[in-house]
Order: sequence, then C-alpha cells, then structure tokens
Amino acid sequence: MASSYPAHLSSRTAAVPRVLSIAGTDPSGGAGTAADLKSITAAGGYGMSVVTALVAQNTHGVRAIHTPPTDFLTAQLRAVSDDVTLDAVKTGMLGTAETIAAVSAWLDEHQPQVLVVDPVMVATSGDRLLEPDAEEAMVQFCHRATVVTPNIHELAVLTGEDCAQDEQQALAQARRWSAQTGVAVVVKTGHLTSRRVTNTWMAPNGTQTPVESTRLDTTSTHGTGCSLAAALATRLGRGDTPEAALTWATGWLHESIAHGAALQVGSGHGPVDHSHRARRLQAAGLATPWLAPDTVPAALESPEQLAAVTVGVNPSEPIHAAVPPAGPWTASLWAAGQYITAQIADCDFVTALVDGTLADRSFRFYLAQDALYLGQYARALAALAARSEGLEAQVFWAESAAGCLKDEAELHRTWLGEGLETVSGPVTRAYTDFLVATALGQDRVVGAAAVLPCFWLYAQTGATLPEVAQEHPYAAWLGTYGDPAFVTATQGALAHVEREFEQASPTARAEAARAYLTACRHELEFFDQGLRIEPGQ
Ligand SMILES: Nc1ncnc2c1ncn2[C@@H]1O[C@H](COP(=O)(O)OP(=O)(O)OP(=O)(O)O)[C@@H](O)[C@H]1O
Ligand SMILES: Cc1ncc(CO)c(N)n1
Repeated sequence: MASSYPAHLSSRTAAVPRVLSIAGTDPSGGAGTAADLKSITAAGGYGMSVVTALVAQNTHGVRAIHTPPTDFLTAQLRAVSDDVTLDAVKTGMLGTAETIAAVSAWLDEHQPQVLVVDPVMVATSGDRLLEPDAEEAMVQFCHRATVVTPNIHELAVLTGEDCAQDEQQALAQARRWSAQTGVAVVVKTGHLTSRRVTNTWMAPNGTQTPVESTRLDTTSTHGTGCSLAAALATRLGRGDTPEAALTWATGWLHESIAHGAALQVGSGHGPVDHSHRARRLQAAGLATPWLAPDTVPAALESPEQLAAVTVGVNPSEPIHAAVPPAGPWTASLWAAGQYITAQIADCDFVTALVDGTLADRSFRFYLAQDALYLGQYARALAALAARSEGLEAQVFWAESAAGCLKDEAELHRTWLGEGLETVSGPVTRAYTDFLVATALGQDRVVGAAAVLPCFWLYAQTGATLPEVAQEHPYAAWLGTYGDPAFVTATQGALAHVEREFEQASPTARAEAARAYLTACRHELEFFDQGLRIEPGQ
C-alpha cells in the first residue's frame, strides 16, 4: 500500500500542521486521544488519531484496558501514513512491549520531522498504563524522540535513578540523559510542590530554556501531561522554535487548567478546559470594535436626563461608588456608566489578577502597556492644564500630569525588567489617541469627562479588591491600588468635572457624557488586552 499514493505526499509543511497522536482512549474526554485531539486543535493543528488501547476510565481512575491486536495498530498507522504527510507525531500511552515494537517498526519507515514522546507509565489516578515488563522498551523507544516529556517519576525510570526530590535534581538527571541520548527533555515540575511550576527545555548540549508559570490550586489536572505534549508537538510541527513552542503550550495549558473545575466534569481529578482560550478570544473578537454610545441625547439639559441614559444592561443592584460623586452631574455619569463598571469588576483579567491565576506574560504585558499609557495620559492632563481657566484648575491638572509621570517612572523602576514591549498595542493606542485628541481638540468639559474614568474606575477597582495573602503572586502590585493619594486625586477630578458640566452648554454636556462612557469602555478593553496576547508569539 505504501507506494500507491506517492503523488499525494508532499514534504512541504502546511500552514496548519498535520499532527498524529498515537495514544490510548479516555471515554470521559480528559486524557489520551481525546485530550490530544482537543489540544492539537487548540494549538492550531489538524489532529489525527491512531488508537493503541481502549481504556475504560473516568476522572477517578482506570477500570479496564483492552488492547486490540498489533496488526490492527499497524493497519491504522499505515492507513494514515500512506495518505497523509505528517508534520509531527506525538505518542502517549503505548501500554505493552508489543505495541512499542509495532510503533517502532512503523517509525523505522516513517520517521517524522518532529516526534514528541510522552512516556506515559502511570495515570494521574495512580493506575498503571504501561505494563511493568514494557518499561525497558519504553526507555529505548524514547531514544527515537525529538523531545520527551516525562513527569519526574517517568524521568527517574528513564535515567534509572531515584525520583528527583526537587527541580535541581530533575534538571541534573535530564541533563545527563539528554547528553547521552541526544534527545531533548522537557523537565516538568507539576508533581513537585513549589509555588512556581517550571517547564524547562533541556537540549542535549545542556542549554536550558525555562518557561515559568504559577502553580494552580486545583484538582483539575487529569490529562495535563497528554495535553502539554500534544500542544508542544503541534507548535513544533508548525515550525516554532523550542522556546516559542513550550512557552505557548505552557501558557495555554495554564489557562486550561485554571478553568477546568468550571466544566463540572466528574467528581475525581477533573479534566482541563482545552477550549477556554478559544472561547475567550472569540468573545473578545465579537466585542471589538464597539460602537460609541449612541443613546445619549443630542443635548443634556439636566442631570436627571443623563441618569436615565442606558447604554448596556445595568446590574440588578446599583453599584456603590467607592469615591462618591461630587454633585448631580457626576452622580448621573456614574449611573449611566454602571453597566460597564460591573463588567470591569467581573472581567477575566481582573478575576485572574485577584485569584493569582493570571499568567506571568499577561501581567508583564499589562504593566508595560500601563507605563506607555501613563506617558500619554499625562499629555492629556497637561492639555487640560494648558486650557484651564483659573489657577486652582490649572494647578490641579498640571499636578495630576506630573504625578502620572512619576507613577510611570516608578513602574519602570520597580516593576518592569528587560525585554518588555516598548510599543503601544492597538488597544492602548486607541485609548491614548482618544484621550489626547479629546483633551486638545474638544470643548474642555469633554476632555475632562474623558480623563475621569481612569481616576474613578481605577479607584473603584482598588477599593473593591479583597485582601490577599503575602505569598499571592501579585500581592505587591495589588497593594499599590490602595494608595490614599489616588483617592484624593479622584475627588479633585470629580469636583472639576462637576463644575465643567454645570458651566457647559447642553450640547457640550452630551458630548462629554459620550466621551465619559467611551473612556469607560476603553478601561475595560485595556484590562482585557492582557489576556488577548498570545503568549509565545
Ligand atoms: N497545579 C498545577 N498548576 C499549574 N500548572 C500545572 C499544574 N499541574 C500541572 N500543570 C501543568 O501541566 C504540565 C504537566 O503536568 P504534570 O507534570 O503533572 O505531567 P504528567 O504527570 O505527565 O501529567 P498526567 O497527570 O496527565 O500524566 C506541567 O508541566 C504544568 O505545565
Ligand atoms: C489513555 C491515557 N493516556 C494517558 C493518561 C495519563 O493521564 C491517561 N489517563 N489515559
């Protein structure tokens, strides 16, 4: 059969990498072939599946294993490779020495560019998935791989050493084994208890590339090993560097684990939510671009008229403003903008920041964008100072601009390291361009209303944050929200906006209300952008 379709086979890598999983099944969908296909899809590949063993299992454990005849395995492998060019192959549960021999014989003829071997021996539940007498065959099989992804127990079997007690020991074992075999190792510390979970790519020449993430306190870890290996194979198969592939796979898996429990699948070690990222990005895609609030009337004669404006769906209970409005106009702005204040409090970025599950890369991207934002926000405030009437207002906006630049410098000094984004992303850019253009080019009341949400909604977020433990990964950053000077500055901004509204014409007030609501929306987008970047790209 192998020679019947040669014309169809092309060695050119397709835009969507074609990835074959060779693994056992999990009818509950969290591990094995099911996890592999979901992970390959999530990582941007076309998934294919050859089944080594049928496993009756769920989130509690394995009940029975049925291994079809080896000839049938070989028939499956050939059916795929006679017809399809493979950009990457990932192996998981092989189960028996006979299965390993059959896959090895097939690989002798079809060595793929990328072979990721997850040397599955024992499931998360503690059940054996590899017969004890097949361990040596698995160790030999690993020599064929581009990269192996053992957990620390499997690494000990590969190296014939005792199980590593800490990351340094695991790295040392991997370094020795990789140097001997010429096969790269991803050293996983999921089974250790450190606060950080590091996946390190160990190259045969001893070069280490660590990819860090935070440890999640969850039991939703069924199939994490399968998922990481399948996503890694896919990213390598599309031509990513090892560092980019591992960074993407680790970041995506982190999000998938963080949202696994919400699936409510099973009562044991639950699966991860492989498609959380895809659903979140789809929702973000649908929400952007957005329409400027068009329900504000052309002219506003009274605060009551403004308070009656509804732009989105308001929360059932009115939201209490932590820094109170300075009068009826700012009270009405608050009322009209509540729908978006509620969305900010609930948004995935703030939730993940508060519960500590936010990925490092997202946090650092957010900080870098925040520093860029402050530099431009200061220009908008300075423009208001330049256009102010009266010394008190001029001093207030000028001091706010200076304070903002000090905060920007502090962000760089204390928080931002090397190698961070130095260019505004499109979300930051849209917000700052809007602020600067409004503060310079529109009636002063419109500019003042546009800069208000940054004061008011930030103070609101600060006031509503829960206390977090010191070991919380973002404790120090969350602490900066509580600065009392910021509340005073917000009170000042509210007083000025209130006065500007009192003195403005009805049409300028309407424009100012639209600017306030638009800026609220920019605040939401600004937080959310931290989750929209693709880690590793
Ligand atoms: N509690 C956790 N918090 C954050 N990430 C985790 C956690 N547990 C696992 N991971 C991620 O999942 C990856 C694989 O996990 P682990 O080291 O447990 O592999 P495994 O034992 O091969 O998995 P499996 O249980 O599916 O066989 C880790 O390298 C890490 O990226
Ligand atoms: C089929 C299969 N492969 C791997 C694992 C490891 O989680 C599992 N539970 N089931």
